[in-house]
Amino acid sequence: MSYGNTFPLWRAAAGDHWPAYTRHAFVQGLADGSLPRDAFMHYLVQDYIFLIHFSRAWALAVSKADTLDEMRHCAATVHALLNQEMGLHVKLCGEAGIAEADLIAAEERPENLAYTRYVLDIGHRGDFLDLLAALAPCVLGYGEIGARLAASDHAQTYAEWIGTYGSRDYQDLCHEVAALIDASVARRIGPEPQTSPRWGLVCERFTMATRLEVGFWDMGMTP
Ligand SMILES: Cc1ncc(CO)c(N)n1
Repeated sequence: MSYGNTFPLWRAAAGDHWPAYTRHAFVQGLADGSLPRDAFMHYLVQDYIFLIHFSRAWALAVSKADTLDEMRHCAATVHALLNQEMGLHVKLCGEAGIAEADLIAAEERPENLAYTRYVLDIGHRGDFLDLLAALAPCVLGYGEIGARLAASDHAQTYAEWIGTYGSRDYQDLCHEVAALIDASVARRIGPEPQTSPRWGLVCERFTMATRLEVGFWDMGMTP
């Protein structure tokens, strides 16, 4: 299972960092239900804050885009994050007695801050493609995790989380983002991106964001 042509190359360039992210103990705990509830709630609260800043980064991509088509895709992703994905967090936290005002007021953990501000910094310094490379591990990594967990035996404990990222809606979003990345690479680097001097740097953006995802799961396991 994969998304587009560029993502598998970036994923391979990230080496062992990729499975460290997508097969992290936190993910295993979501699948078999062994993840402690307080770790999951702590993660969800932090992830709500993460999504606020991540939406800002996608909004920056709207501003960095070169074509109307790119703008529309990025604007649609901002919409999906703010009005769909964050709904999961509000609902699950609400069921646990955590109000949305408490989510907004929660203190951001440094591992969380490091990740989103890294992505925003890459976006500010670089061009649209640099920013997409830093955004990709988040969207497509959760797509990969959601699809894998939804397709295999999993406990009911975190089924709603698994169902969100394994859903057709989320998988469609992943395929759209992958197509956006492929078109962006073709437009900015050309038909043989791996021979370009830019390629290594773009792979570095992707790898660093992947490492920051591993740090995010680690943070999730230490409420
Ligand atoms: C940390 C993190 N990475 C990726 C996603 C998917 O949007 C998320 N919600 N949180």
